[in-house]
Amino acid sequence: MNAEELKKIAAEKAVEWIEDGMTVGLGTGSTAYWAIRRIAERVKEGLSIRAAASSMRSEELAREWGIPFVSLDEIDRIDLTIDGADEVDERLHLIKGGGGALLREKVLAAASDRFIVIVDESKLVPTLGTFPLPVEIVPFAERLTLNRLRELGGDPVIRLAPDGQRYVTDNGNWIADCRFGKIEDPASLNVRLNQIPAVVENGLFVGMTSSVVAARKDGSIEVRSR
Ligand SMILES: O=C(CO)[C@H](O)[C@H](O)COP(=O)(O)O
Repeated sequence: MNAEELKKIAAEKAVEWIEDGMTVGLGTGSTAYWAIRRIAERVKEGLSIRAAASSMRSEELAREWGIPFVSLDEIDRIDLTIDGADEVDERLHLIKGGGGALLREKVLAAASDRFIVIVDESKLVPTLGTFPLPVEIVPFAERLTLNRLRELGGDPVIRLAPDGQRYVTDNGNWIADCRFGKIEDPASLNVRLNQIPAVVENGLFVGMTSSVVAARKDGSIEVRSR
């Protein structure tokens, strides 16, 4: 199976866990896209849910495809969120934010009773850190902030949009993609990064994952749960 088919079958497996009456969190990215699409099909078939989104793009998809939508200001908890990831380690810690939505994704994950991660097997790694870690920073004192990220060993590069301008997140911030090498202690790095005043959030999701649904190249699905 090709990568797109693997994303689709992982997403569709996770969507089976959605039940009537749930408040569902919608992730962001090319794998989450397939989950949103399948949720929309199930809504057309009669599933009764409401959904909150982790990005403007996912909100647009939900509205376009007729998924009943709620803003985060209208709810206290999310039953189940389904989202992709850039890397998943053996303890189910994640790097996220390749699509730039890490802050809202972390807000949803933290508010969710179950946080389900959908990936193809290429995202499974023994140790995080091959994928550059996205760090969302405010557009103020860039030089000082990048210096602080360098002091932590991050080798930061400001992300650019296709037009060559700085990539701007849904929250009006910038992303510094940081190469730390192998991240042996993601919990500690997560805390140290978020202690930098101009860092809004970073893409390390430590201890947040309930289950990972991984699609293998042969089309089989592996579910790992904490
Ligand atoms: O964290 C994310 C967006 O901020 C995505 O979930 C992550 O980048 C994976 O994306 P894709 O499913 O397109 O590979």
